[in-house]
Amino acid sequence: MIEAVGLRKVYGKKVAVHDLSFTVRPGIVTGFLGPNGSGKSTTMRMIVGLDRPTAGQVLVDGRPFTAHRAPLSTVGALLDAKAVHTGRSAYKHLQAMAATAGIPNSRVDEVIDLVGLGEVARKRAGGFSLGMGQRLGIASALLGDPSTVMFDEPVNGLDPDGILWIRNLMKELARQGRAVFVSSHLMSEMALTAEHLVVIGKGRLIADESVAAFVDRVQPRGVTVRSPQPAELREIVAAEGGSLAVMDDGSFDVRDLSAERIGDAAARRGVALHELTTVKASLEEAFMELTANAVEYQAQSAGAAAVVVPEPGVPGSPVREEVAR
Ligand SMILES: Nc1ncnc2c1ncn2[C@@H]1O[C@H](COP(=O)(O)OP(=O)(O)OP(=O)(O)O)[C@@H](O)[C@H]1O
Repeated sequence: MIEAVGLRKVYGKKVAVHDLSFTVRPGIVTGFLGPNGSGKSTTMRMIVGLDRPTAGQVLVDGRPFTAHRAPLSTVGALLDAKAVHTGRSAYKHLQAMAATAGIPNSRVDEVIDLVGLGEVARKRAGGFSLGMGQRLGIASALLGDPSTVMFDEPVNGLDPDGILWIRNLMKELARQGRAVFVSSHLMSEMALTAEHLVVIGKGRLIADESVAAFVDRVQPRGVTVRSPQPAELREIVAAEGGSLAVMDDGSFDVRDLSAERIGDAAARRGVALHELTTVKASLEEAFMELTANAVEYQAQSAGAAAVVVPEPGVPGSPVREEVAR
């Protein structure tokens, strides 16, 4: 478990982390999100004592990380996957780490099996692919059987198999009761992996809540409606002041009206509805909206990536039909 209380880090004149408080609980995967330069790596380094907070503190299982007698059993961290001694084999690397920490060699064999490096464990780690290096970094992090694991951008540069493997591993580590804290800028990946989110922008806390609660903070994208009485549905949407687009599959994408309002109006007029679904924002859309003012380094064409413009004639792209209000 990680508890940050009033954490602050100043580099010269730059305040990298401002008064940050959050908790990473055991048994779930907590995603750590923030635009580039928002202070994620700085925060992670402070958690494992690689950076000293300017103010505030961060505790792991109730104590500062550096006060733990068996640090490898407290936090297993993958902060820089490339930071492995390249001349040694994976086995020798893990054996050296284990020897320093008083961990038996049998655990080295266990973690090698766990990360699937059995066949290459005696080869020089310098010749490893990115995915193999990542597995070795994870094996090192798990060597001490830690109660908390922390991974900084673990799926960066991995192929789909590697990404799937890491996703399942995170979930399994959480299921075993560990606190799992993972940073990523890949929102779709986080939506599939994390249950809880800590979101920061310019070093300040934006959210410490479930993925569902975070997504619910932004307006739903619209309501999908299916009806065998399309003409009547158009009239209802017009009368209630909404707008409507016909989708390729024959459903309607209704905007500016809640599902309740559409359903109630349809019921009053005796119009049958076969589907009435509120379309929530994706995690990516919620993130873009809620961190819009907290982007440290914006591209020249700022915002361009956030806006999806429907293209006429493109399959799946709605043709919006504004209904008179
Ligand atoms: N050693 C340092 N000296 C000076 N400034 C630093 C140092 N480390 C980080 N910073 C600054 O602190 C801010 C936060 O950086 P940090 O690397 O923690 O962000 P991040 O969220 O991990 O970013 P990214 O997603 O790009 O890795 C940035 O403005 C960065 O330039």
